[in-house]
Amino acid sequence: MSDAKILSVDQLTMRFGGIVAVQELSLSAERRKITALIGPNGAGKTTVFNCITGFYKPTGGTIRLTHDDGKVIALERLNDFRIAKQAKVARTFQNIRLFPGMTVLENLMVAQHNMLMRASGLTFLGLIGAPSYRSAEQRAIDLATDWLKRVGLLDRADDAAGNLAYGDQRRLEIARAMCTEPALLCLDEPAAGLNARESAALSELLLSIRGDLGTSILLIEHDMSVVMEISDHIVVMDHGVKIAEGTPREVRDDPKVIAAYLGADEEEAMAVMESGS
Ligand SMILES: Nc1ncnc2c1ncn2[C@@H]1O[C@H](COP(=O)(O)OP(=O)(O)OP(=O)(O)O)[C@@H](O)[C@H]1O
Repeated sequence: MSDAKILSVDQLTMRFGGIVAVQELSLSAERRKITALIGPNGAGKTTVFNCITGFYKPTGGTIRLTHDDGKVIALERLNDFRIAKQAKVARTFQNIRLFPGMTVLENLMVAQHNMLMRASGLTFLGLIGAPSYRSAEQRAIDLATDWLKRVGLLDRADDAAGNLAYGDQRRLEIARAMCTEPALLCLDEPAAGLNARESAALSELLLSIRGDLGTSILLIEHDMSVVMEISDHIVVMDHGVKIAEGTPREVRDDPKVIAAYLGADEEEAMAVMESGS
């Protein structure tokens, strides 16, 4: 049987000149679970994500991804392109990065570009309309359509992505990441800018991605209603180090966590303490 952990980060350190953004951080994410990484502003969360997804080369430490078949990949040795393609790690960003001038459907087709290029024999089979390419293209359209249904955007398929409401764009980004059929989905503040109704819809979507599809999720989020409701495990960072981890309840009641948030932002501290109570 494959390892219960899909991701193991060990002694990760990231320095920017004199700044130590992450210091000897170890954490793991379990397969088919939602793991949240939380902490006050500047704690080092996005830096950890950037190391996992290959945007930064860590100063030290190891990051191992174990696929279902037991194959282990050393992410710290790969660039972002290979991490997406070989390791099958997909991510979204704090700021929305859709192609605003393309249609909603086209955004989901672009996500499947690598697979379609392979099926097209690097364009030749595509140009002559070979049956193998046509069936790959149909599969890509079916997958995109399935995701548009899941995120409730099927009727907007032909609209420019940039014309969608903010919450719809956030869900489209997640659909786009899911069209790459990732083993690990990394979401950087997916609830940022959402209203309460949209946040609840997001929670439902993430629970269905974990439950129905069995995709492992690593989540950075400041919205404590989302974090406390959907996370199986929470890792708390402050000043580049891990200060606590556990279930939502354990983390919420941990005085170190409350102190870290109180030191940073009173509103956020109240959100942690009040969530789920
Ligand atoms: N490219 C960079 N160059 C220099 N310093 C950086 C760089 N990226 C991050 N840092 C610094 O590393 C520290 C951690 O930043 P990071 O963005 O990882 O925190 P965060 O927990 O994601 O914060 P937030 O919740 O505000 O997004 C901060 O002091 C930040 O200024």
